[in-house]
Amino acid sequence: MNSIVINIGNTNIRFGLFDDDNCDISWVINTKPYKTTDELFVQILMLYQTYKIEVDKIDKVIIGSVVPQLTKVVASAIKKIHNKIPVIVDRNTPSGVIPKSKQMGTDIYANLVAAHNLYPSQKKIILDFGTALTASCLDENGETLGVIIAPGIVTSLNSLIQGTAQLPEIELVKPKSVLGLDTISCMQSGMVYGFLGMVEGFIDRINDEVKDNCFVIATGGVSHVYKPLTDKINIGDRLHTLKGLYFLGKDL
Ligand SMILES: Nc1ncnc2c1ncn2[C@@H]1O[C@H](COP(=O)(O)OP(=O)(O)O)[C@@H](O)[C@H]1O
Ligand SMILES: CC(C)(COP(=O)(O)O)[C@@H](O)C(=O)NCCC(=O)O
Ligand SMILES: [K+]
Repeated sequence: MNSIVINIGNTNIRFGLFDDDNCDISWVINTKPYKTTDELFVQILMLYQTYKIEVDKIDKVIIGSVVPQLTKVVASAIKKIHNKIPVIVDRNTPSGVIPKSKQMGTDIYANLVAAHNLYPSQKKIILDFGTALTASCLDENGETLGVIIAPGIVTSLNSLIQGTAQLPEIELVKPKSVLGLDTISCMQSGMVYGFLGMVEGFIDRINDEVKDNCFVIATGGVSHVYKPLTDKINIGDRLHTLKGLYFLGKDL
């Protein structure tokens, strides 16, 4: 079975082509500025051409969103292209994971679902380095233990740049040393080691609270910058959230 899975985030809309449980191809478009159904229709079709997606070979389209304003617009564009109604999944979609908390973004729920399916029989933490930086934790039975929501790394950096007269845009890379002697290195240290400390602190505090040593998965935007800098993250997978949405929608 071939499925297209779509994750509508606050910064990016990620698409994945799944051949049964495997995601072979994935691509991303910007969330902003918000587009109309017609604009998305054209943009999605062009990307299908680029990635040689044949519309009549797609059996199902699954959508998860944390941007309610866009959910219907994307669904309408998909309906126009595929002549099929897409499956929209959210925290009310049944799975082996009990969402437990009364509010939960679809991407956080999908992160829990993917972890439950892919890494069974241990407690897990999923870190999502997106517009927001989130950490979520579940146990070996699929019970949600809790979630942390913090400002995303690029979100914080942009706010720092906008709020200051003399701080420039920087590339988010590890500086040569923790102590910098020029503005760019100083900022890189703050962004890289500051958030690395936050992430490592989350992991340690969660492990203390749940009295276990959780398996840690990192996904989302800038996870590739932080994964190599710590041995507290066991695995990096930029497709993790899409996989969760796929598990939620594949049998609907
Ligand atoms: N390949 C990349 N390299 C560097 N930064 C990236 C990359 N992809 C995304 N980002 C940054 O990560 C953030 C978005 O991450 P993403 O997980 O797509 O967010 P969301 O799910 O909130 O839309 C943005 O700040 C963006 O600038
Ligand atoms: C926390 C989030 C903003 C993260 O969104 P993202 O960074 O992936 O765009 C999103 O999951 C959301 O809007 N959640 C609703 C509130 C909650 O999860 O409790
Ligand atoms: K995300």
